[in-house]
Amino acid sequence: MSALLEVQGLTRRFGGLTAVSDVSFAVSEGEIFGVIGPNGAGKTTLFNVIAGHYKPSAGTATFSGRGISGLRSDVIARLGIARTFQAVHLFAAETVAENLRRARVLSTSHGPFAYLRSFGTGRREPDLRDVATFVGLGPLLDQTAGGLAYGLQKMLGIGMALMVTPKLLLMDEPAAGLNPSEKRAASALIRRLRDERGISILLVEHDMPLVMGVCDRILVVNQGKPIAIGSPDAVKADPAVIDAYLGDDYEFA
Ligand SMILES: Nc1ncnc2c1ncn2[C@@H]1O[C@H](COP(=O)(O)OP(=O)(O)OP(=O)(O)O)[C@@H](O)[C@H]1O
Repeated sequence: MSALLEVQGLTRRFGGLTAVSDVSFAVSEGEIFGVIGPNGAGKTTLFNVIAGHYKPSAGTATFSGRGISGLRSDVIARLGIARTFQAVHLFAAETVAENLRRARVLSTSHGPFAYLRSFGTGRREPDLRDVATFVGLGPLLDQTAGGLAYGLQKMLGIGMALMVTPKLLLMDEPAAGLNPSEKRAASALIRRLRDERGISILLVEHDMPLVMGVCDRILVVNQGKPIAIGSPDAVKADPAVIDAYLGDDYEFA
């Protein structure tokens, strides 16, 4: 497996606060890679820097061998990195189909030559129905998004990210707010994204059974700094991780 995303010494400061501090890791093609840590550890900021929403204060990110740090978020999206958000971001008054269509238009509508620039990326424009079916919304294309159950709104968020045909998907807490059966569906969907669509995943999540169950490797951050990286079993047994995050009475369900 070759590195799809490589992050080297990535740092992001907000005034006197260092939210992400000298973080390095690589995500291989086909990997499901988790990032965990306590609240405020810098996980979302790390995503925001990789996706181009924030510029790094120091360090680099390389995607498919190309430097991406400092590029605009829409440029990074067109290169093949999409993200989903902790809270659902959708157009509540519009239908599922309209939301998916908007996600596609937004991803290709920056600048007069955006359409032409989408050529040569080697990625085919996805079919709206196909994406809706993949995330379990096939029969609900004409439903208003705001009227969907919360779990289905989160699925729509994933579908919208798929409309840019990503090679890497950054998922910020996909299980937050889901009930146990929706969490099982989310786990299965994450695996299917990789197995059936060949999408590599960078996953931030507090639900430990889900993270430990789906990830190949996990990076643990605390106060912006990396404290461990390895397989779920290695990370679970690491005293520094137990101390900073999991706690002594943590039991893997
Ligand atoms: N735009 C910003 N301006 C100033 N401080 C920020 C900004 N964004 C994040 N921070 C701070 O950076 C630190 C890391 O926040 P971040 O949201 O990245 O943590 P997190 O690990 O994602 O937390 P959670 O698990 O609660 O989502 C926090 O102290 C937060 O207050």
